[in-house]
Amino acid sequence: MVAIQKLGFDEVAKHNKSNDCWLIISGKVYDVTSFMDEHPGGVDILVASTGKDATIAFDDVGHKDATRELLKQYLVGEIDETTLPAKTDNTKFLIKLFFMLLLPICVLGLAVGARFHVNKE
Ligand code: HEM
Repeated sequence: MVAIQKLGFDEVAKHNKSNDCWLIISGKVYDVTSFMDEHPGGVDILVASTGKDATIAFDDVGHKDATRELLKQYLVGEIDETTLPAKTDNTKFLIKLFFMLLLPICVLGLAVGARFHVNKE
């Protein structure tokens, strides 16, 4: 079996033109330069999908299963995941926000509760 080469994000991101277009999809890197003019979705959308992880964009379009097969012939390597720019993790942000709001509410609740307790005595 031939080992598949690992490519760094910066190297892959350089191929960002209609005559030199590499895409990152599901951890793999594809050189789709020769396919550009045939793409039913157009050239511009492919160029706009360079320099980033295009997995979600590719999946969102609902490409057919046969298209995934088509991809194989354009494979040039796999992306070194450690070189990918960090994505903003929405879940982590929401958890943080939740606790940031929850904490003052708890403190306020305790303060009101303590006051109520003191007044009763
Ligand atoms: C390696 C990359 C890609 C290949 C080989 C490819 C190939 C294809 C093929 C064969 C079709 C028609 C059949 C189908 O829907 O599955 C298609 C349609 C389409 N593709 Fe891609 N695609 C690629 C990447 C992308 C990306 C990254 C986007 C968008 C961000 C995109 C957007 C679209 C759109 C919008 C259509 C629908 C066009 C229409 O029906 O009017 N494609 N693509």
